[in-house]
Amino acid sequence: MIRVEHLSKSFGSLEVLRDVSLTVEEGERIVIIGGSGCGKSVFLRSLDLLETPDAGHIFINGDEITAKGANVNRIRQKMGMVYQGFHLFEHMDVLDNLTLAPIRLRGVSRDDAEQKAVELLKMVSLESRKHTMPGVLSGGQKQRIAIARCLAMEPKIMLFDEPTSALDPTMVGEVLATMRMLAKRGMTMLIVTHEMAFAREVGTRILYLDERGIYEQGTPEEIFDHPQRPKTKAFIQKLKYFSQKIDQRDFDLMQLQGGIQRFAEKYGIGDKFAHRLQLCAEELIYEMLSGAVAEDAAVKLEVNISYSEADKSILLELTCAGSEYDPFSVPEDDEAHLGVTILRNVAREISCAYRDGINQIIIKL
Ligand SMILES: Nc1ncnc2c1ncn2[C@@H]1O[C@H](COP(=O)(O)OP(=O)(O)OP(=O)(O)O)[C@@H](O)[C@H]1O
Repeated sequence: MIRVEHLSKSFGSLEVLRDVSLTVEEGERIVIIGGSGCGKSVFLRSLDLLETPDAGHIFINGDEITAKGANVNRIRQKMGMVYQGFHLFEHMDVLDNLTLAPIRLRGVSRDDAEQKAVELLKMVSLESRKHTMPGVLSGGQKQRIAIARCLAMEPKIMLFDEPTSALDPTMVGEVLATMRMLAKRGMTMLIVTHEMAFAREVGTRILYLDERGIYEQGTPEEIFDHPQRPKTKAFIQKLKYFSQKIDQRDFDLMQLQGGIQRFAEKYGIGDKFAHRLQLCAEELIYEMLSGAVAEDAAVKLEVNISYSEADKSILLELTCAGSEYDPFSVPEDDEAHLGVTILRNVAREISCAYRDGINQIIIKL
């Protein structure tokens, strides 16, 4: 379906991709992951020449889109591209958004285009919105429309460039569900995403980009559970790791909770666990601030969370500079320490240590 040969791309002195080659077979679902700025979007956008490669050849379903004199528009029609920012035509209703390209570019009759559009809207459960203007739709609905609009052109390949990253977390699920449905239907897909749980579930092959190219690739199990190369290992390890320093009593609790929520979402830790984790972190921080840190002392606290794939356990570690304090030394059900009672109830294991002026509490959930 796709063959990329020796693709290179720089922006001025910034070399983003060097000599990248890739072959994608029909029905494969390639998920592209990697750190920020490693070139995931540039690679994806190069496939339909939204970025012009400096060197290399790209073949889409047998046609070379990079060939001199190639009919780029015709080759592009084999691919649907879904962007972070939807890119709907805001001045047209949903139905017109879906029918415009098939009528104009493929010469489909209006009746046929509308019939097909309605089928697709049914598929993304938005048939009732066909005469709605995009402006009044939610982000999740806009993205489902954007996907349906691509499908109206009957592409052979769908490219997704971080389709959920502009969405409110409550809307990510509906878009991922739509993509899952496409995957089930056998669509060839290339997906750039930071949603690792989704990548693992839907991808048939994961590409990890680093050092200006495909640094490592393999099945989801190979990449997420047994990465071979050092940078892949470090990237995967970091995904399973959350860390935040706290240096004042009135720290931003919302920010911490948001960070934990994101961590949980990215790694597919269920909501129940995520809420427990937030609760434990909050209770433990306040307990340590009141028990170990003197009123006028500097606050030096760190929250570390790691996720173990092996036994699906989560370790919450809190280090806190100050005097020795073991929050679990208080009697059970002490009303002044309700937070401790909560922690005891939800923890699988608890351990406390004090060394060199630092308390270390570890809670296994
Ligand atoms: N049009 C452009 N002009 C100059 N530099 C660009 C341009 N587009 C991308 N870059 C740079 O190329 C590099 C790769 O960008 P790209 O958008 O592919 O990253 P990414 O891996 O998708 O990152 P993220 O996960 O943060 O979206 C970045 O350093 C980016 O700043």
